[in-house]
Formats: sequence, structure tokens, C-alpha cells
Amino acid sequence: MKKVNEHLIVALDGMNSKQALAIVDELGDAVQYYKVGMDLFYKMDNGELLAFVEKGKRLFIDLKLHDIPSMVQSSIKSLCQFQPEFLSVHASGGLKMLKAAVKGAEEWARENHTARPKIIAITVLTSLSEQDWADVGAENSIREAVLRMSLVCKEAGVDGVIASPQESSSIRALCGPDFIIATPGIRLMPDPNSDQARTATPVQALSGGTDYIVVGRPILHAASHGEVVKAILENISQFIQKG
Ligand SMILES: O=C(O)c1cc(=O)[nH]c(=O)n1[C@@H]1O[C@H](COP(=O)(O)O)[C@@H](O)[C@H]1O
Repeated sequence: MKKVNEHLIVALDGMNSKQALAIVDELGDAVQYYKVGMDLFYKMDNGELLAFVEKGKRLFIDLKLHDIPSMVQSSIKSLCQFQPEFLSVHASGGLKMLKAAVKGAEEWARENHTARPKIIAITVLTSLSEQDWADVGAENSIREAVLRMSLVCKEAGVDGVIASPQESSSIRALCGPDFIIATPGIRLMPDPNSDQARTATPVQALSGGTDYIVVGRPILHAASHGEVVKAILENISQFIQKG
């Protein structure tokens, strides 16, 4: 069984590498998983990226790859040098691209005699509402699209998806217990100024069957990062105990 803090991924967004690594030190053992997204990745040098694993942390490099299959395959291989536990791609890249992502990770693992990072696919961004989705030409609902994408991901051998709490219980039912679901858009209280459209509290997300909640600004913008992490971990712990 996973430890309580193995359900939380802290997204280190909107800061430079020095600030990000200072937060890792500040939060200490409370947080195991950190997500480095595009804005931080482009600011970090190789040594700083390797520091996460050196500090005993588990790394999610979230560059949301979306390109032709051969490019995604080689890019995944390049990213493996930082020993991430998770790498992300967009599910809308399609079956061939998703298979190429897994192949890139497998090749790297074989060549380096180690386990491969897990490939996680973004379905429909949690910042999109049904209206935003329709505006870009989609004719099905977000839920239908997320479920279809999840099935394609499973067929491709992708390890799991990122989706909102509104879709996670259906994904769990469709794709089974071992398929990873990670859920961003977590808010501890309603936030009308958020750029997220499909949000939930930590407990709502976990009730939907998600494995990991991904939390950025609610922790990073708080007066005390540690206090918010503590509150989230208490929520998770209470949820697990209720079983
Ligand atoms: O890939 C992601 O992690 C992701 C997918 C998605 O659909 N929505 C989403 O918000 N995210 C990420 O989750 C984090 C959410 O940050 P906050 O809204 O600040 O908690 C950001 O790092 C986003 O890049």
C-alpha cells in the first residue's frame, strides 16, 4: 500500500531553479514527488535536473510531448537521462505516437539496464470547459473524449492518464485498477480567479479513484507551503482511513 505522501505530486511552477530546489529542501520528507513543467525545465541545467533524484525525490518531467512518433520516441529517450519516474505526452498525438513514447522509454531502459519511466498522457486539459472544447471543433463531450483517449492510451501500452476528477471514476471502471490516473486542478476552496475549469478538492479527486493529485499554486502561493502540504496530507490520510 502506498504511503500518504505518495498520492501527492507538487508542481514546481512559476519559479526559477534556485527557488524550486529551495522548496524541495523546505518541504523535506513531507513531499516525495515533484513535477517539473515547461517553464522550470527550460530554466534548469542538467545538474539541477539531476538534483531531484540525488535528493531522493521522485521526478515527473511534464513537457507534454506532442509531435510525430519518431520525434516523441527520441525525445523521451533524451529525457530519460534525468531519471524521471513519469514523463508526459498528449494523448491526442494518437496511437502511433503513444506507442512510440513507450518504445523510447523501453529502449532507454534496455540500453541502461534499468526500469523505464512511466508514460502518462494528458487527455483534455483541466483548464478547458465544455464551451472551450466545442470552440476548437470538438463534437463530443469532454467526458466522451477523455474516455476514448484513455482507451487508446491503454491500447498503446501507456501507463496512465491525466484527467479531471469529473472523468476519473469512469476511466477507472473502463481501464482497470492498474491504469494510473493523475488529477490536477485541485483546489482546497473555490477559486473564481483560477485558470482551471474542471476542479475538485483532494478528497473529491481521490473519491473518483485517482492515484495522484497534482497541486501547484494552492501550495506555492500560500503563506506557509508546509502548512498547506500538511493539510492536504491530512485530507488524504483521512480519506484512506475511511477506506
Ligand atoms: O499535465 C499536467 O500536469 C496538467 C494537465 C492538465 O490537464 N491540467 C493541469 O493543470 N496540469 C498541470 O497541473 C498543474 C496544476 O497547477 P495548479 O493549478 O497551480 O495547481 C500545472 O503544473 C499544470 O501544468
